[in-house]
Amino acid sequence: MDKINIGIVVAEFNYDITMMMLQRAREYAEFLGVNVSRVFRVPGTFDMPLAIKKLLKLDDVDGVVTLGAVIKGETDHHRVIMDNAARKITDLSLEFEKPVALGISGSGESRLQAEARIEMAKDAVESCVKMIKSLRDLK
Ligand SMILES: Nc1c(NC[C@H](O)[C@H](O)[C@H](O)CO)[nH]c(=O)[nH]c1=O
Ligand SMILES: CC(=O)[C@@H](O)COP(=O)(O)O
Repeated sequence: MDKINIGIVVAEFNYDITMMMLQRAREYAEFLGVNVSRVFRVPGTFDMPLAIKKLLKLDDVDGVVTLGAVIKGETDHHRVIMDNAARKITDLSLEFEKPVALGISGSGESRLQAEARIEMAKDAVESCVKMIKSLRDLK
């Protein structure tokens, strides 16, 4: 089987947490023997869709893993950020016929809850790679 290449889009917002998510994602990709061909840093989760689209167009990206943490503020703003990102992630995956895994915790979580969910990064890499393999099996 050809080498699997994944791209990672990571939010710099709450970077103390997303940096650890990025590290965990890299570690797990290495464990699986998967190459992380691209890492695209964006300011926040809301800004992810364009970065995802750019990566999905590349031949050395078989799928994309998104990493972020959408923590509750004083208003419901976090819902707008997460709902939009989740919807566009699904739309882009369907448009480009490549998996895009949701490794964004929240929304509406506390900082403590976000820290407890760093492992979502590993789960997202796992899902992305499983989908890439299943899609290759279909061909
Ligand atoms: N509050 C969080 C954000 N907010 C920033 C937005 O995602 C975006 O960068 C801004 O609106 C400019 O377009 N992002 C997160 O990833 N997590 C948050 O908790
Ligand atoms: C979710 C956010 O972007 C956040 O920083 C906004 O917080 P608030 O709901 O207090 O305006």
